[in-house]
Amino acid sequence: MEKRGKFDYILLETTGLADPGNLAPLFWVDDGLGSTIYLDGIVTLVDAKNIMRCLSEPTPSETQTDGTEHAHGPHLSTAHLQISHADVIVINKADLVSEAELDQVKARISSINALAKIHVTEHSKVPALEGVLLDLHAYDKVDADSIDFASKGHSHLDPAISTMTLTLPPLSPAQLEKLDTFLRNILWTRFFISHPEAEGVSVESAGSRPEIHRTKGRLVMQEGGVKLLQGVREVFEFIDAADVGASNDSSSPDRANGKIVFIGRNLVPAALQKSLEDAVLT
Ligand SMILES: Nc1nc2c(ncn2[C@@H]2O[C@H](COP(=O)(O)OP(=O)(O)OP(=O)(O)O)[C@@H](O)[C@H]2O)c(=O)[nH]1
Repeated sequence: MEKRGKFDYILLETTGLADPGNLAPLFWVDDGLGSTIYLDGIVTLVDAKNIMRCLSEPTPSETQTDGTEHAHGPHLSTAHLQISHADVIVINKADLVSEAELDQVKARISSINALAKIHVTEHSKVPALEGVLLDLHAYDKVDADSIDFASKGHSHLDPAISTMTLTLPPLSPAQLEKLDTFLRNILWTRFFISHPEAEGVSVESAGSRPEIHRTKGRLVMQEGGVKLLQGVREVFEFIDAADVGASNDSSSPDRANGKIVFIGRNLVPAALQKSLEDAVLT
């Protein structure tokens, strides 16, 4: 890329087969590295007419070489991967489906990714570029409203991927360290979480480990202040809310405790919550 001056934006259009989870960590670089390129956000364009069918097509890796599908776990399609990593989802071709079908599409997409902002369009006409498709700052800000929205409890319409929220009381610095270790364990080594009493389901007995695609959180500190948590696949960081000009306001009851939102596969909320509390609060 030999060009004098700077680019305003680089728009990378991946093919229909791309998994953004492989690309995002490469571009989401540390400020300390002084890179002039940063990842602004991932936009996924969904075709309202075809998305339900796409969500039922397994990715090539889900299908074994003999053509049979993996024995356990619901199918994960490329569409699931593209929706689960998205910061913005544009549902296009809305004119080609009925209102009821559109509602079903929206509900299914929100059940996979409750953090993403959804725009419904015809001929992909969005109201503006700034703030809708560009200048999203999806990786350097954590919007408390979107965390609150994601934690409101959405239906689990999609068997393959879901959004779930964990809560934590205000943390001491030592507990934040423990949370860091917990996240490294779950995101890097994907340890089994096995609490058979939790919801009567053991993740281990299901033969599957949690696979987390996206992590966002807002953590309230005992000594005051708020830490924000950002993650994509195994890469994550804590950011001081004050450093990014985000609200530190924890006065509303909804924001008095910390919240961590995970989007991923094989997530058993009660088991994860217990495991988090055992790791951080004891
Ligand atoms: N009715 C209707 N047609 C649309 C809309 N958006 C795009 N089209 C038409 O759909 C046809 C295919 O366009 P797209 O689906 O955008 O094709 P594409 O994204 O370039 O194709 P792929 O990259 O292969 O997915 C074209 O004739 C478009 O004019 C829409 O909102 N409503």
